[in-house]
Amino acid sequence: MLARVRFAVCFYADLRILEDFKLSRGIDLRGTPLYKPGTNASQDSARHPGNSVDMSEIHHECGVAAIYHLSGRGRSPMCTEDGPRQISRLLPRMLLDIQNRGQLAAGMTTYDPDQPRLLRTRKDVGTVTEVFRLNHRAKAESLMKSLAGRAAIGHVRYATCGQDDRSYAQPFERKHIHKRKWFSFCFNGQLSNYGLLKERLLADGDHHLTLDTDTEIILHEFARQMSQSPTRINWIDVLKQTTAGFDGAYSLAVLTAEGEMIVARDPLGIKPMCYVHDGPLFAAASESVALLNLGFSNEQIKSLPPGHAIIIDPETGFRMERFAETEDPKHCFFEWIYFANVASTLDEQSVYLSRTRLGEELARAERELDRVALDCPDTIIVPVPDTSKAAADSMAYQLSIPCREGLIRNRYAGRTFIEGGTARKAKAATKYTPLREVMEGKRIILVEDSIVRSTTMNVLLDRIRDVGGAKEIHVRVACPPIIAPCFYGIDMSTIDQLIAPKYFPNGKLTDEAQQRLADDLGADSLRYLPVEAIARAIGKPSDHLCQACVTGKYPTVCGQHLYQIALDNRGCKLNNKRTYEQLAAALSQG
Ligand SMILES: O=P(O)(O)OC[C@H]1O[C@H](OP(=O)(O)OP(=O)(O)O)[C@H](O)[C@@H]1O
Ligand SMILES: NC(=O)CC[C@H](N)C(=O)O
Ligand code: SF4
Repeated sequence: MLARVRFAVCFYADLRILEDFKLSRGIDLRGTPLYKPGTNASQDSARHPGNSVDMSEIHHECGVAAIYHLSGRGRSPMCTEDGPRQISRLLPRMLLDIQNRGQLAAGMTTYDPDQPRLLRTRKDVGTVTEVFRLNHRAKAESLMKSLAGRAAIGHVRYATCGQDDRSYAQPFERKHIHKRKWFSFCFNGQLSNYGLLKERLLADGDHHLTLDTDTEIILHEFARQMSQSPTRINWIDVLKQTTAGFDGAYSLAVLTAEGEMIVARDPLGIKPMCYVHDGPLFAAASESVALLNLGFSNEQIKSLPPGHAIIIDPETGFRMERFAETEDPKHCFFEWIYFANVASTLDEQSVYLSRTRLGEELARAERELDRVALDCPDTIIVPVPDTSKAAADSMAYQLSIPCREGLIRNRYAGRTFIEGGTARKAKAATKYTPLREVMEGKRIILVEDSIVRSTTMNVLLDRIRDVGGAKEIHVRVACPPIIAPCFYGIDMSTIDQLIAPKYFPNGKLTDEAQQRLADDLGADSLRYLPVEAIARAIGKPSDHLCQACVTGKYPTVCGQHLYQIALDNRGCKLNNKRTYEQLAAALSQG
């Protein structure tokens, strides 16, 4: 009860801030953009920390894929034997390559001008294999036949907004008797000002929302712009008008019943989007690995510039246009640290090489620290598989210490980060088997790519000692402490679910605080990388990266504002609602 009151007080204080903000800019909270591209708005708890807090789960982001084979321009060698009219057959395979970005739901929409249903959508909860019945040849074949088309868009989802059921699976299709107004779309990201957009949409009394998600808002915003167009839709105009009101991250793909495909990326390029255009074939995906595995070379694959859209028109072919003002990009640094497939290259930077450079940073810091006996045969490096492997290997190489597989990962357990609720804890607990043959009597340097809630560390350290027989464990994290929430498509939008803010309130890395965390987790020592190491390892200027979750400095106005709300609501139990959902709920009540 106390928490609820505190929340309400905090909340209305925040609404006043929002109101002040609105007045200071002379804009209408219910009607107008809060977003200005490129704006940096800043101008058992002791032993197992994190276990005692009722935390909502952390999920990671979705993946988008698209493919189009234009007619009358020859035949791409990438076609299957079924030919260009069934190029849609390649889409499930592309989605499989980016399954790492979401395993809650999958779906695709295809376009065939010769079918009465010009657009056809299949989507459901489940993995790509489950939704498209890939392990049942006859069922998969019949599905692929029924979905045949020369263009297709697809999605793998993990929720950052709304619920987990089928109705939230993407793509979202909007049927209409006017061909030009019939379309389907999917996106990766999160609109931070979702609550404000929802209020604005409902304010005219004409609209009704059936779901609690930013995806439905985008669908309606597109539809609203289209309703004003008596002739063929100009999608660049639609994007200009709609995204002017968006604050957040969005990489999206649209397919229309007139056979147009639109692929767009937010003005800050927070979310990745890669594409390839080769003769009659166009393909795009959140990550390059999906295009690489179609058979394209790294040289052919490009990143879509922020604020730009590619339009594929059945008559005129391929064109790229800018739809929003762009300043310096703010790519999510966490893609290179954890999310992206290690085989991908995003915005010209290889994920694998970035992770190896993180390992070099760890090695340099280890030498300076001089805490662990590096030249002793008992010292070995062990990665927490899989993501930290590249960093652990290169750290070991730099220090001339063996890197050993002390933890065997169950290959049938997915990434636990995208498991929800109690399932995640249970899955993390059974995912790793410590190998006594490797670790007994050893001093272990345990390399982890990131510590977010500490679920993994909490289940691992005791087992490495008890089952593995390690004599010392020194945790080394190839990332700075995650001290602030994400409002751009990573499902960690409250502060209480994070472990680091309790130890490093302003992100300041003191020896004392790192040792306190090590003691609480049950490690002999623990070290993070400093924030400056990130830009060096990724090979981008620091101000071209979003690093808000390690600095508290958000690249958008609404992001910064939500951070303040999250700070004010620290310690309040908020029914596991995400911060932007709290704001949406409060706005709709008031
Ligand atoms: O502190 P936490 O909340 O536990 O989050 C961080 C952990 O989650 C991820 O593992 P995951 O099992 O998702 O992925 P991986 O097997 O691909 O490395 C990541 O690699 C860390 O191990
Ligand atoms: N992670 C994502 O990109 C999710 C997209 C959208 N916000 C959803 O929850 O479905
Ligand atoms: S806040 Fe963190 S996780 Fe979210 S987009 Fe920025 S860098 Fe990525």
